[in-house]
Amino acid sequence: MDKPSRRNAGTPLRTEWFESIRINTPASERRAASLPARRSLKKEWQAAWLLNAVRCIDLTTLSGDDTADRVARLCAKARQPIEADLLEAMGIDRLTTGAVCVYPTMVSAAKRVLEGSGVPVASVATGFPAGLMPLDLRLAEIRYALDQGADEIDIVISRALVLQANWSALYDELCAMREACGPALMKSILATGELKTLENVAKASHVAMQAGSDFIKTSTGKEPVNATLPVSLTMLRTIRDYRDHTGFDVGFKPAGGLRTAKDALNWQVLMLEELGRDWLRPDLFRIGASSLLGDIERQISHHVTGRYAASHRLAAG
Ligand SMILES: O=C[C@H](O)COP(=O)(O)O
Repeated sequence: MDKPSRRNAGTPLRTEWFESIRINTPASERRAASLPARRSLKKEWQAAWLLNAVRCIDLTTLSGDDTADRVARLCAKARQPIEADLLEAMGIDRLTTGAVCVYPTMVSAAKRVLEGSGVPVASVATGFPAGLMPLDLRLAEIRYALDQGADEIDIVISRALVLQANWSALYDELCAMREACGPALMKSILATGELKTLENVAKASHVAMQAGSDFIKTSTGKEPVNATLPVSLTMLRTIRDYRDHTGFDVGFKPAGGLRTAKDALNWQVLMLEELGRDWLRPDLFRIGASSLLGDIERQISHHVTGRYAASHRLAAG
């Protein structure tokens, strides 16, 4: 059983923790590029790693043409993401995704289908995806999503405040959002594809954590560049720094463009190597994805059928 982590209480704004950060971008890119070749996940354990990815997915639909029916189908998939016979073949009783993630007006439809499942409903809010709305309206949207029953809120930051290095305004905005979220988890989307440099990514990550974010999340899925491994590496190292300063564990959510089982494995290897095994669980790691599950399911099925065929050959031989 995973031990739940202590919720991040935040800190006063401490710009001295990040002002002098310098990031060697070519070195980050080289480190990220070397990941797929690593041997940290043995082949025979890959199905187990893929199952772990499933329990960490925030199964998402964030489309202009979302309907209550589409959300209901997504939630049915969140309750049972992998076919029962495949689970049984691997000796697993029950598996759900980490959460579902929808627009605020879809929260009540999701809650209805997920009742009794233990799967939380995350709602985007604060003027997702661009965040270009007055703060009071953005806070009102958080309250609306909570009234609808959201358990978690994925907020977007004001990118302009990062680009202007206005850290105190960013901190104040995020503190107000965290207060509006109350007991609901707050995941702060940095929209890293719009922050220009890895230094900005690191600084925005620090401010988001100091303001009490429970998770920092890469992207909305709507930027031209979404989750990448070098950006994720930068964010994971700031999570480590923040933990060294405060003792709080903050979660990480890569999102946008993760579509293959290989992506799910690469991101888990990165988590394992940078933060350790403790972070590979849904209260500290989520993968935001609308179309990753299909490939994972195919790969798991391939592993299970392959194993069955191999044991059958052995028995026959
Ligand atoms: O937060 C989740 C993202 O919006 C999902 O992006 P995706 O549709 O590229 O998987």
